[in-house]
Amino acid sequence: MTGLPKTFSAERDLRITDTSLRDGSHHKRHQFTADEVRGIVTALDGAGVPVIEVTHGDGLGGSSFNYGFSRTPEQELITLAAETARRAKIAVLMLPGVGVTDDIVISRDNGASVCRIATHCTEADVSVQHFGLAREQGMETVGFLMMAHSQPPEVLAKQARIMVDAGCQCVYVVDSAGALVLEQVTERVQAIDAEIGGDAQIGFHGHENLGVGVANSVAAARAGAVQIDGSARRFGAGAGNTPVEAFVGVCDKLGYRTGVDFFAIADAAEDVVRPAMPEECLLDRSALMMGYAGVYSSFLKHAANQAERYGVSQAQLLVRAGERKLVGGQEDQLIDIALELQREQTK
Ligand SMILES: C[C@H](O)CC(=O)C(=O)O
Ligand SMILES: [Mn+2]
Repeated sequence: MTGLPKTFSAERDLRITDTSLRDGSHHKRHQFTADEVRGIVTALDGAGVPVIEVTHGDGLGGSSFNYGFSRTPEQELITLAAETARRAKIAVLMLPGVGVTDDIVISRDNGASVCRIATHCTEADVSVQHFGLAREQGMETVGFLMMAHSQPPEVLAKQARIMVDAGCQCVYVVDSAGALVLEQVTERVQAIDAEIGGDAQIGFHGHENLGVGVANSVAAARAGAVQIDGSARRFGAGAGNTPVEAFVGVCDKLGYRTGVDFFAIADAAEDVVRPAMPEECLLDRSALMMGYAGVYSSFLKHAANQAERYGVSQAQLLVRAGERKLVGGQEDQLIDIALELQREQTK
């Protein structure tokens, strides 16, 4: 760590990205309408949120039998978001292999200017060509090291170096399972900082499965992260993401400048985002199991489907998914676990 605190820019200490229109897509089973996207972008942009992510929950190209079909094609929503936002940048997420490189170019043509490439946190090498292409397209780049709880800080740091060498301008510690707790975030951000230093920024993406999304985000900021994700009203997978409105309030009190107006974002969360949610994101038993056992938050709805279909406990299913150390893309193994639980029940 250097002695001076890091800041995102001269104007703001931290830059917030709202992910309700991408991570919230999991909770909404990818059923966003054009009107909802227009309304949410207008409200978030009006509150001063500088970056708004819009994509299928599983990233570009995610609309599929495996992950769930989008109600509205994501490129239509990206175009609409870019046309609607007056100040905010529109970000897209892509997981190499779920989306393809053409999806990046199309998103850029439709008005997205931030390209976030996500890989499991040991697989950064699959992102190399995507960072190169996004930079060639003139996009700002962010790298997502997903399921960051599952690897020690030094492993994450090496993976961050791969992304940065490929053209990534900010590497995120992504707590996909909401399993990290305070110092575990600090250690990971510090290790990445020690590896990449001034070569790129560091970010943090939290989930609320253990109820510490805001605290973890503060820990990340104190350790040197300057980009922080959250979702208005926690609208995200699992128990949802770090609530942006609470995080902005906490930042105001701690003296971190985010450029987001607390009262306007509180109104946006309550009056615009909440009505678009099918229900609140709950910190219930299943979400708790995900945080405790380290399960990818977007498995929640898939686990609910399989638990209902095979008549087994969703919470037990999720605990076993944690024991098997499943990663994103292995959603179909939830069926295998459900069958295993069903066999055990009928013995
Ligand atoms: C595709 C995932 O939903 C990305 C993400 O938000 C996470 O890992 O958390
Ligand atoms: Mn997430």
